[in-house]
Amino acid sequence: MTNYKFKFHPYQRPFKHPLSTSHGQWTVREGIILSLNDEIGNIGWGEIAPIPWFGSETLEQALNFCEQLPQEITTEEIFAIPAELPCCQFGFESAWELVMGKGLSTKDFEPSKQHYSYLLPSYDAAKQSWEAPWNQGYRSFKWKIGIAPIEDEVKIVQELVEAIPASGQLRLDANGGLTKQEAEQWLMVCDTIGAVEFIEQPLPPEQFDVMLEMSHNYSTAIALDESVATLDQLEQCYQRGWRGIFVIKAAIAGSRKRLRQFCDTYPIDTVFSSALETNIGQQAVLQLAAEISDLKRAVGFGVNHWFNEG
Ligand SMILES: O=C(O)CCC(=O)c1ccccc1C(=O)O
Ligand SMILES: [Mg+2]
Repeated sequence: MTNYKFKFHPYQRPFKHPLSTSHGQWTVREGIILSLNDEIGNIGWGEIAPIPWFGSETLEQALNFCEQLPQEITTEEIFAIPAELPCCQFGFESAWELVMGKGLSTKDFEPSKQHYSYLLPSYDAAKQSWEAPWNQGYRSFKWKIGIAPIEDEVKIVQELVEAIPASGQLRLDANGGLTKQEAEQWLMVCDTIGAVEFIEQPLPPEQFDVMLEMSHNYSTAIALDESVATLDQLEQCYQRGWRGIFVIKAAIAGSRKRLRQFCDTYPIDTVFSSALETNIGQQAVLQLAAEISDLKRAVGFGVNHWFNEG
């Protein structure tokens, strides 16, 4: 039985500008980089990138888990990490696949810009910010809603849709911050203007039934994100009848092995999306996304401009 030497380092990565969502402002991304070494010198890197307000473990829980592990661990121990630590499951399995020589360890996987969705800045800064990425080849843009009064936000979306050429598409992410009335208002506006690919997580996860009903009543699609943050939740929403879009933040969802099995079994409509990981986590997600999905929808990884090195 192989033992892998295990090391880990916490990191802190400030955002260039705070990221505003309906949960408030986010200024520093914190996580853990880990490595596994085998006896013959192979190394695999992995990343643990928790977002507790999204439903994952906290950084502290992940650190406690890493600190109590022995310096050497086995494959069995990696696949026995509990589902309550989904980011740890993802980080360890990523590193394990790489040290085992699975996946694209040497040549990074990088789809072209037109397959990425570009995360626009909040508020009306979005209006000045789509053109440069457009000229780089981006065609999908994402903007956060549910932050300012709805009338102001609707006006900005109308202006954006008018400005962006017709081959572009816009995603609107409410992070669960709308009321039912506001969600219906947004869906009506989007049905009228077209050009909006989907509204992401309009209501909080508790209001699954309302979102399920809304998903049948409008032509604009709804994508679940917070509702399907972990694999347990993803499976539950599927069993309860969700056939709209599933945003998959694989770095938070949990076990890569279990996500592969789920996507092999059920032909779901997916958007693979960033949890604002470093390049190590990004490559681990993109490689998995390319393996288990058709990448029909742009991946939500047009986010590197949010960081200074980006
Ligand atoms: O999904 C994307 O396109 C960008 C990433 C993103 O919006 C995001 C990043 C970190 C945490 C939450 C979210 C989110 O989708 O709500
Ligand atoms: Mg989202």
